[in-house]
Amino acid sequence: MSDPAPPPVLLGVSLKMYFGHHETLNWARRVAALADRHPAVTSGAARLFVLPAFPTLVPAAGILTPYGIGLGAQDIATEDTGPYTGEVGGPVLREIGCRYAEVGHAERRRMYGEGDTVVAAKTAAALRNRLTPVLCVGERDRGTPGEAAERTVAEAERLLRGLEGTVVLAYEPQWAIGAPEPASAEHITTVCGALRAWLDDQPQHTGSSVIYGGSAGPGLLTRLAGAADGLFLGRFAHDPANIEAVLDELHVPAPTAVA
Ligand SMILES: O=C[C@H](O)COP(=O)(O)O
Repeated sequence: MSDPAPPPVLLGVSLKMYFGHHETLNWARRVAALADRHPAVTSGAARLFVLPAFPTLVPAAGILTPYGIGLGAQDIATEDTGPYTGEVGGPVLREIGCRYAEVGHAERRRMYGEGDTVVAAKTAAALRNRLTPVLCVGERDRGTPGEAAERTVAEAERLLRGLEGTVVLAYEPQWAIGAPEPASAEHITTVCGALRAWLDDQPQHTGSSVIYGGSAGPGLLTRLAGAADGLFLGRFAHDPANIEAVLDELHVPAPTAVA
Protein backbone atom coordinates (compact mmCIF):
# COMPACT_ATOMS: atom_id res chain seq x y z
CA MET A 1 0.00 0.00 0.00
CA SER A 2 1.36 3.45 -0.86
CA ASP A 3 1.94 6.02 1.88
CA PRO A 4 -0.92 8.49 2.42
CA ALA A 5 -0.34 11.90 0.79
CA PRO A 6 1.31 14.35 3.20
CA PRO A 7 -0.96 17.15 4.48
CA PRO A 8 -0.88 20.28 2.31
CA VAL A 9 1.68 22.95 3.07
CA LEU A 10 -0.22 25.94 4.40
CA LEU A 11 0.68 29.34 2.97
CA GLY A 12 -1.01 32.31 4.60
CA VAL A 13 -0.75 35.96 3.61
CA SER A 14 -1.68 38.91 5.77
CA LEU A 15 -1.95 42.13 3.79
CA LYS A 16 -1.93 44.13 7.06
CA MET A 17 -2.80 47.75 6.08
CA TYR A 18 -0.51 48.05 3.08
CA PHE A 19 -2.90 48.06 0.10
CA GLY A 20 -5.77 50.25 -1.06
CA HIS A 21 -9.16 48.72 -1.81
CA HIS A 22 -8.80 48.26 -5.57
CA GLU A 23 -5.16 47.37 -5.18
CA THR A 24 -6.19 44.52 -2.85
CA LEU A 25 -8.78 43.23 -5.29
CA ASN A 26 -6.36 43.37 -8.21
CA TRP A 27 -3.77 41.51 -6.17
CA ALA A 28 -6.45 38.95 -5.17
CA ARG A 29 -7.30 38.37 -8.86
CA ARG A 30 -3.67 37.66 -9.62
CA VAL A 31 -3.39 35.26 -6.66
CA ALA A 32 -6.62 33.52 -7.70
CA ALA A 33 -5.26 33.07 -11.24
CA LEU A 34 -2.05 31.67 -9.76
CA ALA A 35 -3.99 29.21 -7.59
CA ASP A 36 -6.01 28.16 -10.61
CA ARG A 37 -2.95 27.20 -12.65
CA HIS A 38 -0.15 26.30 -10.23
CA PRO A 39 0.31 22.52 -9.83
CA ALA A 40 1.27 22.85 -6.17
CA VAL A 41 -2.22 24.21 -5.51
CA THR A 42 -4.20 22.18 -8.03
CA SER A 43 -2.52 18.95 -6.85
CA GLY A 44 -3.40 19.72 -3.23
CA ALA A 45 0.27 19.98 -2.16
CA ALA A 46 -0.32 23.56 -0.98
CA ARG A 47 -3.27 25.38 0.51
CA LEU A 48 -3.48 29.17 0.51
CA PHE A 49 -5.25 31.56 2.84
CA VAL A 50 -5.41 35.33 2.66
CA LEU A 51 -6.19 37.90 5.34
CA PRO A 52 -7.07 41.24 3.74
CA ALA A 53 -8.39 44.35 5.52
CA PHE A 54 -12.00 44.22 6.77
CA PRO A 55 -13.64 46.33 4.00
CA THR A 56 -12.25 44.10 1.27
CA LEU A 57 -13.38 40.81 2.81
CA VAL A 58 -16.71 40.60 0.97
CA PRO A 59 -15.45 41.31 -2.56
CA ALA A 60 -12.27 39.30 -1.90
CA ALA A 61 -14.40 36.30 -0.93
CA GLY A 62 -15.98 36.36 -4.40
CA ILE A 63 -12.54 36.40 -6.03
CA LEU A 64 -10.62 33.96 -3.85
CA THR A 65 -12.95 31.31 -2.50
CA PRO A 66 -13.94 29.82 -5.91
CA TYR A 67 -10.27 28.84 -6.23
CA GLY A 68 -10.15 27.17 -2.83
CA ILE A 69 -8.23 30.03 -1.21
CA GLY A 70 -9.25 30.43 2.41
CA LEU A 71 -10.34 33.87 3.52
CA GLY A 72 -9.77 35.31 6.95
CA ALA A 73 -9.83 38.49 9.01
CA GLN A 74 -6.83 40.13 10.62
CA ASP A 75 -8.69 40.53 13.90
CA ILE A 76 -11.91 39.46 15.66
CA ALA A 77 -13.91 40.89 18.56
CA THR A 78 -13.87 39.08 21.86
CA GLU A 79 -17.69 39.30 21.89
CA ASP A 80 -20.13 38.04 19.26
CA THR A 81 -22.67 40.87 19.15
CA GLY A 82 -23.70 44.00 21.05
CA PRO A 83 -22.50 47.50 21.93
CA TYR A 84 -18.85 47.21 20.85
CA THR A 85 -18.26 50.22 18.59
CA GLY A 86 -15.76 49.60 15.84
CA GLU A 87 -15.42 45.88 16.49
CA VAL A 88 -16.25 43.04 14.10
CA GLY A 89 -17.61 39.85 15.61
CA GLY A 90 -17.10 36.21 14.67
CA PRO A 91 -20.69 35.55 13.51
CA VAL A 92 -20.43 38.27 10.84
CA LEU A 93 -17.00 37.07 9.75
CA ARG A 94 -18.30 33.54 9.37
CA GLU A 95 -21.41 34.79 7.54
CA ILE A 96 -19.38 36.64 4.89
CA GLY A 97 -17.19 33.63 4.14
CA CYS A 98 -14.24 33.86 6.50
CA ARG A 99 -12.70 30.61 7.65
CA TYR A 100 -9.74 32.10 9.59
CA ALA A 101 -9.26 34.90 12.11
CA GLU A 102 -5.83 36.14 13.10
CA VAL A 103 -5.25 36.82 16.77
CA GLY A 104 -2.38 37.98 18.90
CA HIS A 105 -0.20 39.56 16.21
CA ALA A 106 2.80 41.39 17.69
CA GLU A 107 1.64 44.66 16.12
CA ARG A 108 -1.68 44.47 17.94
CA ARG A 109 0.06 43.58 21.17
CA ARG A 110 2.59 46.40 20.86
CA MET A 111 0.47 49.19 19.38
CA TYR A 112 -3.04 48.44 20.63
CA GLY A 113 -2.21 47.11 24.07
CA GLU A 114 -3.58 43.59 23.57
CA GLY A 115 -2.35 41.23 26.25
CA ASP A 116 -2.79 37.55 26.91
CA THR A 117 -6.33 37.90 28.32
CA VAL A 118 -7.61 39.61 25.19
CA VAL A 119 -5.69 37.28 22.85
CA ALA A 120 -7.08 34.20 24.62
CA ALA A 121 -10.62 35.66 24.49
CA LYS A 122 -10.26 36.39 20.76
CA THR A 123 -8.99 32.86 20.17
CA ALA A 124 -12.04 31.53 22.02
CA ALA A 125 -14.31 33.80 19.94
CA ALA A 126 -12.84 32.43 16.72
CA LEU A 127 -13.26 28.81 17.79
CA ARG A 128 -16.79 29.45 19.06
CA ASN A 129 -17.68 30.76 15.58
CA ARG A 130 -16.04 27.91 13.66
CA LEU A 131 -13.19 30.10 12.47
CA THR A 132 -9.67 28.71 12.64
CA PRO A 133 -7.60 31.05 14.80
CA VAL A 134 -4.26 32.00 13.28
CA LEU A 135 -2.72 32.45 16.69
CA CYS A 136 0.54 34.39 16.60
CA VAL A 137 3.15 33.44 19.16
CA GLY A 138 6.81 34.26 19.45
CA GLU A 139 9.45 35.86 21.60
CA ARG A 140 10.04 39.61 21.62
CA ASP A 141 13.82 39.69 21.66
CA ARG A 142 16.37 37.63 19.82
CA GLY A 143 17.86 34.86 21.98
CA THR A 144 18.92 31.26 21.62
CA PRO A 145 16.64 28.83 19.78
CA GLY A 146 16.24 26.79 22.98
CA GLU A 147 15.11 29.80 25.02
CA ALA A 148 12.76 30.85 22.25
CA ALA A 149 11.24 27.37 22.06
CA GLU A 150 10.64 27.21 25.80
CA ARG A 151 9.09 30.67 25.90
CA THR A 152 6.91 30.13 22.83
CA VAL A 153 5.55 26.76 23.90
CA ALA A 154 4.68 28.27 27.30
CA GLU A 155 2.91 31.13 25.51
CA ALA A 156 0.86 28.77 23.31
CA GLU A 157 -0.02 26.68 26.36
CA ARG A 158 -1.17 29.77 28.27
CA LEU A 159 -3.24 31.18 25.40
CA LEU A 160 -4.95 27.91 24.53
CA ARG A 161 -5.63 26.72 28.10
CA GLY A 162 -9.19 25.42 28.36
CA LEU A 163 -9.87 25.81 24.62
CA GLU A 164 -10.63 23.11 22.12
CA GLY A 165 -10.40 23.04 18.34
CA THR A 166 -8.07 23.16 15.38
CA VAL A 167 -5.72 26.13 15.33
CA VAL A 168 -2.95 27.48 13.15
CA LEU A 169 -0.05 28.44 15.38
CA ALA A 170 1.91 31.14 13.58
CA TYR A 171 5.38 31.26 15.06
CA GLU A 172 6.49 34.84 14.55
CA PRO A 173 9.58 35.88 16.50
CA GLN A 174 8.81 39.57 16.98
CA TRP A 175 12.35 40.64 16.13
CA ALA A 176 12.07 38.99 12.71
CA ILE A 177 8.88 40.80 11.66
CA GLY A 178 9.52 43.59 9.13
CA ALA A 179 13.21 42.66 9.07
CA PRO A 180 15.37 42.19 5.98
CA GLU A 181 15.74 38.45 6.69
CA PRO A 182 13.74 35.77 8.49
CA ALA A 183 15.09 33.99 11.58
CA SER A 184 17.67 31.32 10.81
CA ALA A 185 16.53 27.89 9.68
CA GLU A 186 18.03 26.42 12.85
CA HIS A 187 16.06 28.84 15.03
CA ILE A 188 12.77 28.22 13.19
CA THR A 189 13.29 24.45 13.14
CA THR A 190 13.91 24.32 16.89
CA VAL A 191 10.90 26.42 17.83
CA CYS A 192 8.46 24.95 15.29
CA GLY A 193 9.60 21.46 16.31
CA ALA A 194 8.89 22.22 19.96
CA LEU A 195 5.47 23.67 19.12
CA ARG A 196 4.67 20.64 16.96
CA ALA A 197 5.74 18.23 19.74
CA TRP A 198 3.59 20.10 22.24
CA LEU A 199 0.58 20.11 19.88
CA ASP A 200 0.98 16.39 19.24
CA ASP A 201 0.25 15.86 22.95
CA GLN A 202 -2.93 17.95 22.79
CA PRO A 203 -5.74 15.78 21.37
CA GLN A 204 -8.15 18.70 21.80
CA HIS A 205 -6.23 20.53 19.05
CA THR A 206 -6.02 17.71 16.56
CA GLY A 207 -5.51 18.82 12.95
CA SER A 208 -3.61 21.95 14.00
CA SER A 209 -0.60 23.32 12.13
CA VAL A 210 2.52 25.30 12.92
CA ILE A 211 3.60 27.88 10.35
CA TYR A 212 6.43 30.39 10.38
CA GLY A 213 6.11 34.14 9.77
CA GLY A 214 8.56 37.03 10.00
CA SER A 215 10.16 38.20 6.74
CA ALA A 216 9.37 34.84 5.15
CA GLY A 217 9.79 34.61 1.39
CA PRO A 218 11.07 32.48 -1.47
CA GLY A 219 13.76 29.97 -0.48
CA LEU A 220 12.70 29.58 3.13
CA LEU A 221 10.50 26.49 2.72
CA THR A 222 13.41 24.72 1.07
CA ARG A 223 15.76 25.71 3.89
CA LEU A 224 13.23 24.50 6.47
CA ALA A 225 12.91 21.09 4.78
CA GLY A 226 9.54 20.30 6.35
CA ALA A 227 10.31 21.71 9.81
CA ALA A 228 7.19 23.92 9.61
CA ASP A 229 3.77 23.09 8.20
CA GLY A 230 3.88 26.24 6.11
CA LEU A 231 4.60 29.95 6.03
CA PHE A 232 2.83 33.11 7.05
CA LEU A 233 3.85 35.71 4.50
CA GLY A 234 3.80 39.48 4.84
CA ARG A 235 5.62 41.99 2.61
CA PHE A 236 7.23 39.38 0.42
CA ALA A 237 3.80 38.26 -0.82
CA HIS A 238 2.93 41.71 -2.18
CA ASP A 239 4.39 40.63 -5.48
CA PRO A 240 2.46 37.49 -6.52
CA ALA A 241 5.61 36.34 -8.34
CA ASN A 242 7.08 35.66 -4.90
CA ILE A 243 4.09 33.50 -3.95
CA GLU A 244 4.64 31.63 -7.19
CA ALA A 245 8.32 31.18 -6.32
CA VAL A 246 7.34 29.74 -2.92
CA LEU A 247 4.84 27.37 -4.58
CA ASP A 248 7.55 26.31 -7.05
CA GLU A 249 9.58 25.03 -4.09
CA LEU A 250 6.99 22.42 -3.22
CA HIS A 251 7.39 18.97 -4.54
CA VAL A 252 4.67 18.35 -7.06
CA PRO A 253 3.98 14.73 -7.98
CA ALA A 254 4.76 14.09 -11.64
CA PRO A 255 1.70 13.34 -13.77
CA THR A 256 1.11 9.61 -14.31
CA ALA A 257 2.66 8.51 -17.58
CA VAL A 258 0.23 7.33 -20.24
CA ALA A 259 1.24 3.97 -21.72
O1 LIG B 1 1.71 38.74 9.30
C1 LIG B 1 2.81 38.57 8.82
C2 LIG B 1 4.01 38.77 9.57
O2 LIG B 1 3.92 39.70 10.57
C3 LIG B 1 5.24 38.89 8.75
O3 LIG B 1 5.33 40.12 8.09
P1 LIG B 1 6.65 40.41 7.26
O4 LIG B 1 6.88 39.21 6.39
O5 LIG B 1 6.33 41.63 6.46
O6 LIG B 1 7.77 40.58 8.24
